[in-house]
Amino acid sequence: ALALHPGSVEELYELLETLGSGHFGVVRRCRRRSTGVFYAAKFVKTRRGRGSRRGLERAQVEREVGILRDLQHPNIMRLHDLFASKSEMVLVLELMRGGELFDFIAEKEMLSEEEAIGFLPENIMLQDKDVPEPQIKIIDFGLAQKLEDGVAFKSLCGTPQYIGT
Ligand SMILES: Nc1ncnc2c1ncn2[C@@H]1O[C@H](COP(=O)(O)OP(=O)(O)OP(=O)(O)O)[C@@H](O)[C@H]1O
Repeated sequence: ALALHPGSVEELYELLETLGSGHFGVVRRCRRRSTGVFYAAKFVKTRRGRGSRRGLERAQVEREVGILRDLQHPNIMRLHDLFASKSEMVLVLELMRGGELFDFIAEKEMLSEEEAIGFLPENIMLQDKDVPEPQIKIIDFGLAQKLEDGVAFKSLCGTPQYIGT
């Protein structure tokens, strides 16, 4: 099981440049001080109180993290470490060096950009750059649901633009 570290992320990792940003925070390259290995640190702002508008509900972040923590698959980005303070959670993730699948395919000029936008998921990244067949990994579980054996799952879920009528 992955333990939540009591200290700050900077005690164990050197924080480097920003790799990207999402709706709720930034992702920075980082280096584990003890080993020199590089990772991606994802900072997610969490809501302080019921009234506050900024940040994500803590429980929602914990749900996403819990799902990621239980998954070990060559095509799923690994979660290596986890830190939490009152106002944010920091996920230390496997570093994806190859950029997004979207850009990789767009550069190939095999699909028009419009076609690509129509059906390409944004949450898939390439592990390496400049290799002929890079490994792809799923990086986001914000909408994921955990199914239990023998329990029927009934729910409407997904990104609104992608739900059919
Ligand atoms: N493991 C990683 N390695 C390298 N870059 C990453 C990694 N994870 C995320 N990034 C970069 O950071 C950006 C934001 O990450 P992510 O999509 O996980 O954030 P988010 O807040 O969940 O965004 P959104 O909710 O908008 O999808 C990505 O588009 C990507 O460029």
